[in-house]
Amino acid sequence: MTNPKEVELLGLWVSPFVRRVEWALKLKGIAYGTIEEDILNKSALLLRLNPVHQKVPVFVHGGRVVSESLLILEYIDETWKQSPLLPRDPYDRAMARFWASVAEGKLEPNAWVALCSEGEEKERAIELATEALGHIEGVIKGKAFFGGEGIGYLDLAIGWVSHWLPVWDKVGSMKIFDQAKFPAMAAWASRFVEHPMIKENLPPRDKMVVYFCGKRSRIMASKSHA
Ligand SMILES: N[C@@H](CCC(=O)N[C@@H](CS)C(=O)NCC(=O)O)C(=O)O
Repeated sequence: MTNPKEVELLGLWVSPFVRRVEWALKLKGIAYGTIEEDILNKSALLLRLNPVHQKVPVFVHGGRVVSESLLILEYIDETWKQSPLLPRDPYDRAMARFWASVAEGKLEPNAWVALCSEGEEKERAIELATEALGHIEGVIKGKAFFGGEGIGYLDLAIGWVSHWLPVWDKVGSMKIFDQAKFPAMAAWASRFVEHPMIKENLPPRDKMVVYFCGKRSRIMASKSHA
């Protein structure tokens, strides 16, 4: 990893955080290599490159390392100027980052807790995730994509909602992404997954269901032994 042009991505096929980085690289036409991680048995490379969080994705460009997927998107956007992801206007850029942080801080963690819990904890998490999705519904209303006419930074940041959230809903027997309640998000999700590049770069739904069922069972079992 010393070639200054070399781009490597430590990833995991089922991770929405990793996929958004791959989507950005593909939209910009940047060639990259991938190293698949086993997050149940983390490699020495992962621990060395991301000692703080020990998570994927880890992005390596010419030997320099960036972790945290949303920061990686910004790094990619600033390094390769073609097909810009973030809006040029400073206010629009701040808003794109704001809504990405809402999805990341309120929607994703609550949807995950809802998937891996029962009873009151699950109900509360569903409520909080639904509230966050309601705010995001207001942002996409009347637009084709969060980025306007085409896919931008916020589409990539929120992209997991289109393909992962329905799987989590199924596996967790819940309905956070209720298409009737969130028609603008539902229309956006269909457009997003139909985009030719995205369509080709989504993990298979059946494999995801198996993966998340297994993950949920392990988490629920460890909670019941705690
Ligand atoms: N905030 C991080 C989240 C990354 C993350 O949670 N990655 C998961 C895979 S989906 C991971 O590596 N988990 C390993 C662990 O939690 O030990 C990002 O956006 O990059």
